Amino acid sequence: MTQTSVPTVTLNNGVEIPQVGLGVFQVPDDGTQANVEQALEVGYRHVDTAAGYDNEEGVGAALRASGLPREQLFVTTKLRNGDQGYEQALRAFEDSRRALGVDQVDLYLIHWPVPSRDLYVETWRAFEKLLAEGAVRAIGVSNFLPDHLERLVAETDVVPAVNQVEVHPTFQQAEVQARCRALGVTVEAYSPLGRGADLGAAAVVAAATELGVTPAQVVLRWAVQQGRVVIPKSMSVERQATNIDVFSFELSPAQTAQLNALESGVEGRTGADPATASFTQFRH
Ligand SMILES: NC(=O)C1=CN([C@@H]2O[C@H](COP(=O)(O)OP(=O)(O)OC[C@H]3O[C@@H](n4cnc5c(N)ncnc54)[C@H](OP(=O)(O)O)[C@@H]3O)[C@@H](O)[C@H]2O)C=CC1
Ligand SMILES: O=C(O)C(=O)[C@@H](O)[C@H](O)C(=O)CO
Repeated sequence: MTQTSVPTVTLNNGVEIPQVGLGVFQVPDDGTQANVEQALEVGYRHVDTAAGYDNEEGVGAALRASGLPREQLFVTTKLRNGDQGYEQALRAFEDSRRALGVDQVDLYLIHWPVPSRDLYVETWRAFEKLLAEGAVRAIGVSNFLPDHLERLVAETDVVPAVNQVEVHPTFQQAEVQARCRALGVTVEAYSPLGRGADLGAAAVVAAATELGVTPAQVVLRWAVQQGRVVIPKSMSVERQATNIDVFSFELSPAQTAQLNALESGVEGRTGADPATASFTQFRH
């Protein structure tokens, strides 16, 4: 199988992130090493995990087994909701770093804002310390709504490098994306395929036929063409390989407009609402 090389996006602190990464939510820990190793073989250099996915050890084992130089690999992990708070976040980071078996994490994210606990500003102070010490190369957030971002920027020193949020054709979060752009925060799209649900949309299937690619490639191309980082998950090496192969064709303005028109507001959401998601809602 051929290897695809992936361009990078430059974050607001100069760190380069490969524009397509592999997501490993719901990949069982005992299958994670194989899943990530096969992805690295077809060209992935960026893996997105979380303490709450319970598979950081498998990710780390794959990175080591690949024999690839560490500086060619980009690994993101996330703080569990229950570990927010200054001291607890610092302790949890050490657990993640140990599980991954790396000296430095490339990108560390607050997984959810959990506004009901009101700990994300204090937690961010711990993230700033990790950045200043060089334990992480970049820090960011996930599932942050405009109000959460504005408050963080007003009350702390480091503007998040990334906001990892749900974005796909049926759920585009225009307001969140616009606020990120205005603040210099890179948008990283999670569930970029809508967990598979967007792939049967007529506009997606029509563009795939016209371009001679898969529906997933159309949806991922739509995202990267608009400057987003994407992290599709797949258990299949064939799908991993095609999901990363989105840099040799382009959507026309008409095809882009047809995908843009799939926006369905909250009907399109596949995950939780960050405004109300509580830390007890997920084990992470
Ligand atoms: N920060 C956060 O709160 C969140 C972060 N994430 C991150 O984003 C990643 C991706 O999101 P996820 O929710 O997994 O959803 P995705 O949008 O990546 O969709 C994954 C689903 O699509 C299927 N699929 C993958 N490729 C193809 C293809 N080419 N054709 C048809 N079906 C395909 C997969 O099946 P199969 O595996 O069988 O190929 C799986 O069922 C996660 O793994 C995680 O890293 C996700 C949710 C929330
Ligand atoms: O995958 C993640 O990172 C998540 O936080 C979500 O998928 C979350 O667990 C969820 O949406 C549960 O339905």
